[in-house]
Amino acid sequence: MPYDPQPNASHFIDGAYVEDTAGTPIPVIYPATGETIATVYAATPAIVEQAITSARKAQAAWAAMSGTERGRVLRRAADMIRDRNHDLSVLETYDTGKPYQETSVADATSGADALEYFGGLAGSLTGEHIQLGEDWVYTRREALGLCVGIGAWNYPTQIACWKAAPALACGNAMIFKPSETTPLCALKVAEILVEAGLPAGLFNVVQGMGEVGQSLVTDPRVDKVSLTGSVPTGRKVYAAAAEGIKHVTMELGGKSPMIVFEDADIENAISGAILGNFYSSGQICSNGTRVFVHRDIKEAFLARLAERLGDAVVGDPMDPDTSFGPMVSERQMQIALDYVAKGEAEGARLVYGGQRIERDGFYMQPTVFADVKDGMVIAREEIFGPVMAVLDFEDEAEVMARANATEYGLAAGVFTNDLSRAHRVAAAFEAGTCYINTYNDAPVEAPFGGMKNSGVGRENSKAAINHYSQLKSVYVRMGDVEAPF
Ligand SMILES: NC(=O)c1ccc[n+]([C@@H]2O[C@H](COP(=O)([O-])OP(=O)(O)OC[C@H]3O[C@@H](n4cnc5c(N)ncnc54)[C@H](O)[C@@H]3O)[C@@H](O)[C@H]2O)c1
Repeated sequence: MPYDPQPNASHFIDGAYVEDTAGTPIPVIYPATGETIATVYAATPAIVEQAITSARKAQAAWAAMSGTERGRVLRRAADMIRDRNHDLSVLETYDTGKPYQETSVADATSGADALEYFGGLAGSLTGEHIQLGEDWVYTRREALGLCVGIGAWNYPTQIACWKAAPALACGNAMIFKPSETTPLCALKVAEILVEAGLPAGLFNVVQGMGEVGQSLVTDPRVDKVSLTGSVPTGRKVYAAAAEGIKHVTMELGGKSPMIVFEDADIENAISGAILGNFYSSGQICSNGTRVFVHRDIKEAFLARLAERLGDAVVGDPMDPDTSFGPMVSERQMQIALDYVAKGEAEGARLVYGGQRIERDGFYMQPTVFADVKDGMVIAREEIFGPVMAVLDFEDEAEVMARANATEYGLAAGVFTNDLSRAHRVAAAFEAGTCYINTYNDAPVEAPFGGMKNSGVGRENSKAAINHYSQLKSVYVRMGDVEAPF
């Protein structure tokens, strides 16, 4: 092992590691081998209390600093993350099993982008001046207070940073609860933020399962909840937040369509389909898992796709040559394999993969089904694994109606060389993030989030500022006040 992934303690509160072994032990399992490589303990009520008290205590002074001062801390943290990218990427690989080839370019670096971007924006968060005759109103953009971030397991470093960066830029404190499956990376983010000069208490990390998340969401001292997770969890968390009239951001699941028209560049479309189905072993919320391919090019598409999947390098995720790693857990692998069985039972044609790979750890083959029909379970439900469903279509109106016939609306993609059609299709997609001749790019400058059941609010970009701050209007009268009596 390049280094011991066991953290100093389970939680990071008020600027320091904190332990309480009275909590339920949470083993950290390395997906490539199935070995337990570290143990943390779920937060007890005493730990949650400590996290909330210290965050609330620190927040007012942080909000009172100038945006430029706050931004400087975030930008320093971004630089430190980039300097330590190798170690952070190794840790991300331990946490998730994703190949180092991916984690070294897409995880800590994406977190650093968010800290740099929101660090840069922090100094320019202003209100406006509204003249009303000789009176006027000015608005102040103010922090919400204490925000809770709850993460999924597929991008633990990125999710922690995507939530912390805008929250802190706006003058909030954040308590982050990582997924119990990947508890390690957020602790490092907390450590780095403090080393970069973040005052103690402003970014606390507590571990635990759903109950710990629930206890944070229902606490009256919490002002906002940002969840990245599945739709069923989103429903529960959104409802609990509504009870306390709290602000929310919900980044939830998807079953996104990708449409490949007959005039598309096939190599590019296949690259998009590979990125949108097999990167991170298919464990990406925005994946385009319903790939609609025009009937005229379907067989050519499938044949070339199978050829390219044969080039995937399956192996030790720490080996920089490995391009396809294990799934995050035995459970997640089993869920995906169960969907493969359902696809076969419903009569879809298995054209590639479908099996568990015989080696230690939680590896399954990249899997492609063709002749998938809209009503099949594998075309309707989020699998969150490396299982692509290819469906046929003949014309644009028909495929648009089918592409949008889903409860989800996270992402959608189109491959075509017809300029007008590309924009017409993008406009017609019922999805928060759309792609033309590409798939799954997620730069910090662009808003990211879902329509329909895939979410509420947006992460990244200037749009995230609206979700981590609130406006106050101040009316200023210049003359006398007229009253009826
Ligand atoms: N839209 C996005 O940006 C995005 C990104 C990544 C993953 N996801 C989605 O996340 C899902 C996979 O992640 P997962 O399996 O970790 O999701 P999950 O919904 O099982 O868990 C997400 C988080 O919520 C916590 N949680 C569970 N019940 C809770 C409750 N009642 N109150 C508070 N917190 C609770 C979990 O402990 C975990 O930290 C997929 O559906 C995927 O699409 C969405």
